Amino acid sequence: MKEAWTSLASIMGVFAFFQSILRAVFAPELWFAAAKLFHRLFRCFSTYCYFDITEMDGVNTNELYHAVQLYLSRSASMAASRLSLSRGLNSSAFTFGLANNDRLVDSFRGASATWEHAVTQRQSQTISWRPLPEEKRSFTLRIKKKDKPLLLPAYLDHIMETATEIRRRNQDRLLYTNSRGGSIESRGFPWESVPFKHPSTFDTLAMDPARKELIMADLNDFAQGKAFYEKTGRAWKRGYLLYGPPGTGKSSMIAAMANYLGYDIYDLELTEVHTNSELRKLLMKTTSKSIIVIEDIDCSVNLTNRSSKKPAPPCEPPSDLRPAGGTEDGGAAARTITLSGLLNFTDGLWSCCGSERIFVFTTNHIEKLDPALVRSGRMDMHMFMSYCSFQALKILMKNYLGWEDDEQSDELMRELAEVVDEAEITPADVSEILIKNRRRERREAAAELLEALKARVERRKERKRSLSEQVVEEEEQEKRALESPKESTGQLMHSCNAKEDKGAEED
Ligand SMILES: Nc1ncnc2c1ncn2[C@@H]1O[C@H](COP(=O)(O)OP(=O)(O)OP(=O)(O)O)[C@@H](O)[C@H]1O
Ligand SMILES: [Mg+2]
Repeated sequence: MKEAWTSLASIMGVFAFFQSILRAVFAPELWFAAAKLFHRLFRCFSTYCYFDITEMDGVNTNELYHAVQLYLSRSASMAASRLSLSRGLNSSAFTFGLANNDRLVDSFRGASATWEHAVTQRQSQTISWRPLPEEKRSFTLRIKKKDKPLLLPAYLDHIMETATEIRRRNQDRLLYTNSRGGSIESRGFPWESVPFKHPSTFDTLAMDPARKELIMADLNDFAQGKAFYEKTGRAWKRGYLLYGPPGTGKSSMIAAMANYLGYDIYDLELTEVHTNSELRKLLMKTTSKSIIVIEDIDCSVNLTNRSSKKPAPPCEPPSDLRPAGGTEDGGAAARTITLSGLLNFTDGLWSCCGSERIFVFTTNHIEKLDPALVRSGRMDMHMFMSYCSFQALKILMKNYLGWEDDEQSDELMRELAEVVDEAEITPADVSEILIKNRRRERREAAAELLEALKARVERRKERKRSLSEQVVEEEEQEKRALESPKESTGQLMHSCNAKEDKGAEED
């Protein structure tokens, strides 16, 4: 052992001796050049190649550096032990980052890529018109030389795309409106926006789970369908028509879709748009990954009232939505939206001036829509938002009361299941009842709901009974009138009026 230590000491002595001779013989510049050469030789024989991605590209910010930072933040949160945390402007999400000199291994198309984050102090402040950060930050990517054709540039493209998606997801959604009219170009932008914070999601939405799954699958297919749409030569857009009675969740469904996909919403107020060209301008100023909504499409436009600047009466049939050139007055047509203008908006060439956009129309009266709007192929999916089913009721009870099925509640649930369809109640009405009772004990609140549903069923039965009695009475009156026309003309008139009144009431 002693000998070993002695020989090691003598080797070290010899090494130090030669090193001092080398230092004495070679100038520091030569020493530096030799080190560089050695480094090059090492890289030449290494099976790896390296890429440095610095934060600053000269005096400009390097976009790729920030993209890599965001991209790695996904896997960094799981793999690394020390992380840097940040929160961007207009963002409500935190992002993780790789800490100084930390390493992470990623894989892409079966090849592995090692990332290292390096932070060093900037030596001297170069003269520039904008101050540079005191630290020099960069990522080094190490990949096998043989994987280079496989990874570059596809891997970098993938990183850029993923980073854009993460950035978008981290940012708050926006709700745009054209309430000031499409013609007012405030700073060149006809839309006004507010942060979109609607809490509706597919979890909170009360509808049959099977239908919900179907819609979510359709949305997923759409959002991931870039290659499909390109291959088939179709514009990357999709149209949904939501129809059903008021309070069945059409607007809630739109909010849930936006939250699910992370899209912005453009709420298009058609009554504020005066011409087809304004409509086109609005469309051109929408961004991709957005949902363009026209609510209550059957009440939105009324040519006669709009041209005379009077407010449109609520829920007028769309008599004005007619093909362009269908008006006798060509000038007036140029100043209004026509059906063809609207269809061009969703279907025409201009509708493709962006990509990944969803159009949603809602209506309470599908039967009032122009057949051209509802014909097959126009809107890709027609969704009927129905009265509350038992499945939907259970979701609302879970949302509002924290209701979980258990054996003790079997009887109550069975009774609820029996009456809910007959009650023809909207989810909005059920929500109201549950909100009123949410402070009570769960079973009491549910029993209250059951009572409300039963009462509703009774009221509906009563109404039906009185209606059928009235019909029988009217038939008898008509019969009497036919038997003795002169006597009962007055009565018949009265009965007709009553019938009309009843019809109006029903409406
Ligand atoms: N399917 C549903 N799931 C959960 N909540 C619902 C549902 N339908 C209605 N609601 C509740 O009722 C309220 C009104 O619903 P919403 O505005 O979505 O209805 P709508 O169908 O758009 O009505 P309208 O035809 O009058 O515009 C919502 O804020 C929500 O609380
Ligand atoms: Mg609505």
